[in-house]
Order: sequence, then C-alpha cells, then structure tokens
Amino acid sequence: MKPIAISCGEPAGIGPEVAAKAWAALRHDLPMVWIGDPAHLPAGTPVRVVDDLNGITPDAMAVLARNFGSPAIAGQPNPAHAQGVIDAIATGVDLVRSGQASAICTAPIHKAALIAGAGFAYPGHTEYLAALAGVDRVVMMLACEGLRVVPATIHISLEKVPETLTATLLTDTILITHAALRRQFGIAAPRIAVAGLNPHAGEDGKMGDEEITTITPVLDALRAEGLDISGPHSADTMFHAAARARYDVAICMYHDQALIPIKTIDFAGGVNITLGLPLIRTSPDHGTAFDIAGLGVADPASMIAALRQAERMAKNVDASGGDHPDLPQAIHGARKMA
Ligand SMILES: NC(=O)C1=CN([C@@H]2O[C@H](COP(=O)(O)OP(=O)(O)OC[C@H]3O[C@@H](n4cnc5c(N)ncnc54)[C@H](O)[C@@H]3O)[C@@H](O)[C@H]2O)C=CC1
Ligand SMILES: NCC(=O)COP(=O)(O)O
Repeated sequence: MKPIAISCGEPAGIGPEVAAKAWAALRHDLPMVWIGDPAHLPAGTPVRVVDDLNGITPDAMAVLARNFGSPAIAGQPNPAHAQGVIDAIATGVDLVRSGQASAICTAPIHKAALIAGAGFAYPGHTEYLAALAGVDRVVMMLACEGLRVVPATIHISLEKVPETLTATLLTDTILITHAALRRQFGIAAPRIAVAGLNPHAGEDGKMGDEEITTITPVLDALRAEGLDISGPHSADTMFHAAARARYDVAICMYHDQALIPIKTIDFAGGVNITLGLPLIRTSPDHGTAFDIAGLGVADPASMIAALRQAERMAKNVDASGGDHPDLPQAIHGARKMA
C-alpha cells in the first residue's frame, strides 16, 4: 500500500509526539511519511529525511523535512510556525492527489495560532481541505468502535444552527455520508438514523418546528429514493447501546450533539474523518492538549486508530474501483443505487 502522509499539526501540542508513537507502533505494518520540522519530533525519534516517498523503511520515521525556523516550546504555540503548519496540510493533500500517498492523516492544529500567524481563513481542517480540493460541501464524521456520528452543521455558534440547517444542507450531508459508507467503509446498505434538533425531536411542534418544516420532509424524500433512514429521533435516546446497534451512522444537527456521545464512549480511540473529498482524510479526535504537551504522556491510541481507519478506507476504495466521489458523484451514486 502507498504511504499515509501525516501532517505535523501544531508543533507546540502533542501532534508530533502521538505521530512518533504511532509510527513506532505501526512501522512494520503501515508505510507512513511525516511532514514537518524534524526538530519538533520528540528527542530520540529515529528520523530519515526523505525527498520523495520511495524507499520508506521501518527502521526510521520518514520525514519530508520543513524548516520552521525555531524550536517548538511545549504549550506555547508560535505564530511564526503557522504557515509551515498550513503548508504541511497542503503538501499532504498534494501527495494524495498526485497518487504518491494513499491518504492524509492530520495531527491537530491550534486554530487561533494559525489565524494570528498566517491569517488562516478556515475554522478547521475540514473547511480548509474542502477549499484545497475545490469541493463545496464536505461532511465531518467521527467514528469509534460501534458508533459513527456526523454533525450536519459544524463549527458555528449554536444560535446560527437553525438558520444554517437547510433542506439542501441536510440532503447533501446524508447523501455524501451514504455514498462514503458504501464506497469507503464497505457497507452495502447503510442504515442511517437522524436526530431531531429540538428536545424530544420537537414533540409534534410544541418544542420547536424544524423537525416538521425541514428534517422530516428531507427524510421522507430520501426514503422515497430508497435510502434506509429512520428519524427524526430524540437525540437523548439515540446513543445508548441498544439504539446504537440499530444504525450505521447517526446524523446529528450540530457539533456537540454528535461529538459528545462519541468522545464520551471512546475519547481515546475516536477518529475524525472528512467525507466528500476526492481523497481520504482522517485525524485523531483530540486536540493539541497543551496541558500535557512535552511531558511524554500523550496517548497515541486515537492517532493509531486514525491511521488504521485511513488504511481500511484506502483498501475499500481500491476494492471499489479506486476513485473517490465528489458531491455530484456521491449524490448520483446514492440515487443510482436506490
Ligand atoms: N483536528 C484538529 O485539528 C483539532 C484541534 N483541536 C484544537 O485543539 C485545541 C485544544 O482543544 P481542547 O478542546 O482543549 O481539546 P484537547 O483534545 O486538546 O484536550 C482535552 C483534554 O484531553 C486531554 N487529551 C487530549 N488528547 C489526549 C491524548 N492523546 N492523550 C492524553 N490526553 C489527551 C488533554 O490533555 C486535555 O486535558 C483547540 O485549539 C482546538 O481547536 C481540537 C480538536 C480537533
Ligand atoms: N471538533 C472537531 C474539530 O475541531 C476538528 O476539526 P477539523 O480540524 O478536523 O476540521
């Protein structure tokens, strides 16, 4: 399999440490290349600086070296590193799109540092990757053993959720998710459960009416096209074990509705995945963890799970013909299937 490209993320956080630990755990199984300043990796990491992705071997961590100009100080993001952090993501995307790497796995960034140091115009990787790939609509999924969740709205304030949650957004989110579950996850007939926005899914309009005006009509239309969709469900009863067993993905209406259950069930092993890109992108579910950066205690489980998830997705895509759907293809694929 082609190597997985790992972008360094925020050098002052735990990204370099979990990448080095994940490499040590997986080096005999999975080819990887890390993009960043080798001086930011933990002391003692065996490094081989490479110019291209040929000849990656398990004895040393392959690094596409970038000179960030100064060391990383744990817990203190340096705006002067911001452009290097952003460029590492773009390089990883280029490697995948040019066919040299099978996927990109991104280490966590500190968005405020990127804004301060380089005027980063995106709320997160998800939106930046969409811009790099030239797609209008992407979907954030978080996955762990036994649960996948998708927030239909992502990095916006809670007050903006109702106006942002349009029928078009919800339809696209479900169709992109459905197509990705089939092609990248190998699930032939995905079972999709959709949460309501309001308490008790609106209680027949007595606690909000978005379920009536927006969500139910979208679900009815997609059911008519043959998709296996249930809901809108009360979000508070969607995530216990018996409920989780009834679906392959939970579509949620806003960020915390989706991320709280998964980070509660499996904070250590959760993975963040971007769907709808013409490439595979995974990431650990945690952030930069400045409070423990530099201490050597960061748990690499989520980074390891993210790399393994990327590996499985790459194999599923290869098995399904090798291409990646963009939004129109995803919609077409879902409708054709239905
Ligand atoms: N994909 C990305 O780039 C992400 C970036 N972030 C960014 O990270 C920064 C910090 O976010 P927080 O909400 O504080 O979340 P966080 O995940 O960085 O930290 C929350 C708590 O979990 C602990 N923790 C996190 N990962 C750990 C690991 N691998 N091993 C052991 N303990 C771990 C931390 O020490 C902290 O106590 C923010 O700037 C945020 O925007 C957050 C999530 C994802
Ligand atoms: N809460 C998830 C998160 O912030 C990750 O965002 P992204 O950087 O993957 O877009």
